Amino acid sequence: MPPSPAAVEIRGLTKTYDGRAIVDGLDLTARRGEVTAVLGPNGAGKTTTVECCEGLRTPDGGTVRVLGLDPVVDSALVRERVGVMLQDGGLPTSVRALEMLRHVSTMYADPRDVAELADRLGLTSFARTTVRRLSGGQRQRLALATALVGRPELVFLDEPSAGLDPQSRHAVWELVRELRETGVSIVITTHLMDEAESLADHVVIVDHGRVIAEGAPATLLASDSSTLTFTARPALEAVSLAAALGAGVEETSPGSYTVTGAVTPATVSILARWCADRGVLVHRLSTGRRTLEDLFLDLTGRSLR
Ligand SMILES: Nc1ncnc2c1ncn2[C@@H]1O[C@H](COP(=O)(O)OP(=O)(O)OP(=O)(O)O)[C@@H](O)[C@H]1O
Repeated sequence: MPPSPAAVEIRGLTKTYDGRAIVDGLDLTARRGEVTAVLGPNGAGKTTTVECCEGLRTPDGGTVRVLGLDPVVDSALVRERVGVMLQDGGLPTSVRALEMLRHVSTMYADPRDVAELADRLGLTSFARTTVRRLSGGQRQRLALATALVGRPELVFLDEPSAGLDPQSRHAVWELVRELRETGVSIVITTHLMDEAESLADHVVIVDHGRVIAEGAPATLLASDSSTLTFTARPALEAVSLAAALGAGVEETSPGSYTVTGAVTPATVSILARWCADRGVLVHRLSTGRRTLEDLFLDLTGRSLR
């Protein structure tokens, strides 16, 4: 593959465990200076893909380039320039929080100011607590700080907001936005659709080890931007209602309905008339912008993985 101007360039990546293709010919480009969010159901292959980029797993097939480097062959160079926050923190447990951050900072030529970073992520109040005794959210924040302390050009954040309280989540989002403004490339895996929608320049949806949709959040949602949901008595004749509306109708749980397709002012009026003609009282009706979560569920289905 020729040298890549992208932060991350993956072509035809495959990774198989126990004869099962976990990553199955995946192509992904994360552009420099952008936030790329990788979404997908549990077990879709996100962490496996990201760990191939971090040099923590070796691909079975395909190519991976990170800042133009091969993460397996050029692992030392990649480590210098790339920050990694792992899903399980990956931190030693017997060291004190700030001591660890200080220690990691000494491995880099031009580290960030440890005290300032600790303050930004609210680490100061438990600076002397050992990692083992930190709460899940505190450990997450420390893991993020260790990923950022070396001023990386590219950062991989695997579910950075998982288990964080709203205050910490906002602090993390602020930091990610600030990094992006200074030209850092960021690849984030997340299950929080609002996180992806508000932070990402580019969203990549992965399922069964392949990319099934990608684009800027606004572009992904532009083609079909309204949604209508309502509640009424259970077991309405969805087929008849769908025919009247000229749209899809799904009873997502007993008495809760979602209308899929173009939602116009006429849709609301036809729905109200259809219900009135059958003596059905609509309890709650709402129209709104289609969210990334709606799109995600449409693409990946509602069954549990
Ligand atoms: N070392 C391994 N040996 C065997 N199976 C593995 C190994 N690593 C991952 N898997 C399997 O690969 C699949 C994908 O895992 P992966 O962690 O990449 O998914 P994910 O998309 O990150 O999921 P989640 O959203 O739950 O974090 C899972 O079914 C997992 O059990």
